[in-house]
Amino acid sequence: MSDTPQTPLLDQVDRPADLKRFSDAQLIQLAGELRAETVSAVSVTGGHLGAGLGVVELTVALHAVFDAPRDKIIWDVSHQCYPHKILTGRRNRIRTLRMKDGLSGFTKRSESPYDPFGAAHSSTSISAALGFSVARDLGGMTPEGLGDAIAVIGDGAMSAGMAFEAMNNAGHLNKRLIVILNDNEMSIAPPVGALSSYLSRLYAEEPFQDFKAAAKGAVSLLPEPFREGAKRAKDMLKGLAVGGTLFEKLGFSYVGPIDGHDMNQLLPVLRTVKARAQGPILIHVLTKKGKGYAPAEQARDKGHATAKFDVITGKQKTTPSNAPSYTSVFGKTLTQLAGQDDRIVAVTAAMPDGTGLNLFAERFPSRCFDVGIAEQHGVTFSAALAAGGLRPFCTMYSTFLQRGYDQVVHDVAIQRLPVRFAIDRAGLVGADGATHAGSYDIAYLANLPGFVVMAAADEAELMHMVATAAAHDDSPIAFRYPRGEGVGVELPEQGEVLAIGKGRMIQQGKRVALLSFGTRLAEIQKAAEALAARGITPTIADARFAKPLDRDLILSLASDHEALITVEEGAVGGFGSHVAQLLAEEGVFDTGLKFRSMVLPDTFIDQASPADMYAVAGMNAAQIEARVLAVLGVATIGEKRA
Ligand SMILES: Cc1ncc(C[n+]2csc(CCOP(=O)(O)OP(=O)(O)O)c2C)c(N)n1
Ligand SMILES: CC(=O)[C@@H](O)[C@H](O)COP(=O)(O)O
Ligand SMILES: [Mg+2]
Repeated sequence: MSDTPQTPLLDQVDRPADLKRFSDAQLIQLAGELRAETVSAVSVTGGHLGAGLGVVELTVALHAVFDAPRDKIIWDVSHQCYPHKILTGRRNRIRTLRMKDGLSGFTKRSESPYDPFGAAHSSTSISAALGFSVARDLGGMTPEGLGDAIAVIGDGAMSAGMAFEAMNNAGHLNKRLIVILNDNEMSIAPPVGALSSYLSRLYAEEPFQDFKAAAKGAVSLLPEPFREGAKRAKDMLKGLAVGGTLFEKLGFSYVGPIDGHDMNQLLPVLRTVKARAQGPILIHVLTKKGKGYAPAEQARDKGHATAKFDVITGKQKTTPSNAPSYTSVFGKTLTQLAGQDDRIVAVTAAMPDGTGLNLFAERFPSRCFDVGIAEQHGVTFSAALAAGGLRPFCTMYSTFLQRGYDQVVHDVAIQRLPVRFAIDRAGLVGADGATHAGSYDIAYLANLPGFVVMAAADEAELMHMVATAAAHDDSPIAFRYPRGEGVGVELPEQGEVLAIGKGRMIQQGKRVALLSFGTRLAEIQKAAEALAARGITPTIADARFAKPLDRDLILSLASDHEALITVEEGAVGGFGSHVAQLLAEEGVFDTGLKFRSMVLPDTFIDQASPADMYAVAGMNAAQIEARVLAVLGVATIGEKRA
């Protein structure tokens, strides 16, 4: 052996084509280096670690065998894409992941030609890959060419209806399409559901790959190392009736399961599939989430998401919080109420920890339902729970509830069923960026007849809203609250039931009224302090409800002030629009009221800290102050009139 230190192979990779020069042994070495680089990068940025570590070998193998960007590698959810980013020309920016002006934590078309399809919500990859396959076969083209389409989808993501809709269609169209099922027996939490049990059974019966391929007479599809075993299996299978996997029933050829950390299995299988696949084929790959980094492997969530951390110890660098998170306040309040009312049940779509329902589930396991990544089903299921006399809390992130919108309209609202929607991650969420922003729920719920829509201004208000929702049996009701910690207000023993459609006055002032809906209230109060220094004392009110509106409050604010400004953490079409509609209907604009509505801008805001994202949106304290000054015509140097 030479003593000269060798240049790491990773330093020789600018783009995936560079991998073609490496031997299989070198690819194995490269995978080791890629894993270390991924850990190092995430240690300084924080982010999704475990999923990426689990697909290091798969990422290397895919890029070594296929020809991206001509071939389209589509990562489902794409929280596992960091190793892919490192190999596709973005290593020099990998330590900017999820930061302002940095790399997105997900695949993004505008970021790289190696990201043919953006994602972040789950279970879209097979549909996308099928679309590329059909486009290819119908003569479509992309600037990079158009070859194979490969979807890499996790066992969690595979549980969603959309994945099955896509497989159903793919089996029918029978186009050449490659789906890699990355089965690590984990979602964010341990996966639940019949599909998960089915997948476990699939590989409990080793050597399954031999039996299935043999049963289908597909021995020749298998790479050399498997053929002998397959032949033996075929002999053994003589006379046995083999039903085929679910995937085969849907029209896919099935290969697997194979060890997704063994390049000596991955490379030959992928090469064979590339050379020979004709219709849709599913390769079942077994991996370990967090693979190769002990702190991730040992973590309860297998390192799904992490703060910055020390690489040696794995210890995360979190800042101590001054207040409880909204999520935990919700979880505790609901658990407390459920102790007093056994009709309360809770539904989560694969996010028990993220929504705080883990607390509820510990105490009331039989009343908490993790439906898997299945928001549509979760909503309709909740509707029927309500119809059956229970008090369901359908608990979802604002952004993921979007997927269940037709169910919200058709199954809940039209039937006026009292589903309680607990909507977490309302507003701008930070590092996950535009895909995860909870921007639209106010608009998409408040326009539904009969819906009650609330937003908590602080964590005590959230407690009141949970109690209000629990007590409300007349119609659907929703309350929203943001990601992260509360403002640190004192918490009551119990939430109190609020009067539906009634806001509250925070501060009586003059000339201008600021009407808040949600947690911008704290920024409004900061703005008011700055305004006080200029001799302006605004009136401040917390609307609490976007629907029904507090008409009396709003009309009196309008008649008693020169200007009225609404502020909300949501896109246009929400609270401010409803207030404007009321003012218009009541002829208030004819009286000369200056009305302004501060909403999220008509643009998708990239990842940054929530404060930076709200600065881009123009909704931080200084910007609220500037808006007040402008509407009152108080000249300040360098500021535009509102
Ligand atoms: C529609 C939707 N619902 C929920 C989520 C939140 N989410 C992100 S990753 C994930 C688990 C995915 O599990 P799996 O596909 O098995 O990937 P793994 O992390 O195990 O690699 C969930 C629930 C999401 N991104 N999209
Ligand atoms: C990839 C994904 O969708 C989730 O992991 C999400 O990033 C979780 O967000 P929170 O950190 O806000 O729970
Ligand atoms: Mg998984």
